[in-house]
Amino acid sequence: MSEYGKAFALMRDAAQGPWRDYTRHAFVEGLRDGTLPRVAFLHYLRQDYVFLIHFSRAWALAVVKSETHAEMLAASRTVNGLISEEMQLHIGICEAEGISQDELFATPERPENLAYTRYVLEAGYSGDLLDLLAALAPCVMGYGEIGTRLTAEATSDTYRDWIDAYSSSEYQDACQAVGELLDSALIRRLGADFRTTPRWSRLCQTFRTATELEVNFWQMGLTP
Ligand SMILES: Cc1ncc(CN)c(N)n1
Repeated sequence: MSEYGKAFALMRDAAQGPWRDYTRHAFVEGLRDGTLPRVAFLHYLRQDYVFLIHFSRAWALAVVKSETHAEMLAASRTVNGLISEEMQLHIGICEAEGISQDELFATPERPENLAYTRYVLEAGYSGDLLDLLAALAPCVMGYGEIGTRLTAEATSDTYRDWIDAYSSSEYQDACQAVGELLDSALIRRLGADFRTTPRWSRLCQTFRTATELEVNFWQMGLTP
């Protein structure tokens, strides 16, 4: 079992190929060895800031779709972590490069970005918390895995700030909390044998599609 919970490990194993393409993408390897061009990194970071605005909205929808106080608490903590911590990383790095917060906010959204966030939001609008969490999980836990691996394998300090943010105990704790939320939400709605229910394969398909959209997002990052 992964340290991010049982359901996440099962969903990830069911999406093995795309998961590898996502977590080992050329963009990620460029962060690891420092060869990623700065212009591509800043372009990615600006798009990612816009991504995080819509991703925060999707987590706020998870509060709406919650059925218990514990679920509301876990979802609202994630909203807070995104807005008050993760987005600050983007603001700080861009400010140091002379890109103001207003400019950042006004970044024109690329289609790959729009496709991903609206897919996630739609999963939540038309489904329940499980549909939404299956679409949200690759984003949260994928960067958790990437951050942990790059901390061990980085051969350059060029993107150290970024790597440190996603390997930090705060981000890793958030991944574990989302893993626990996913497990408990599944057990509450589908029972302990959630894997044997008809919904399970559809949830795995949603997770897989979101993972493929992550691959497209990295690819977009390589083409400023
Ligand atoms: C596209 C994307 N995916 C995941 C993360 C990590 N929250 C992110 N910042 N951006």
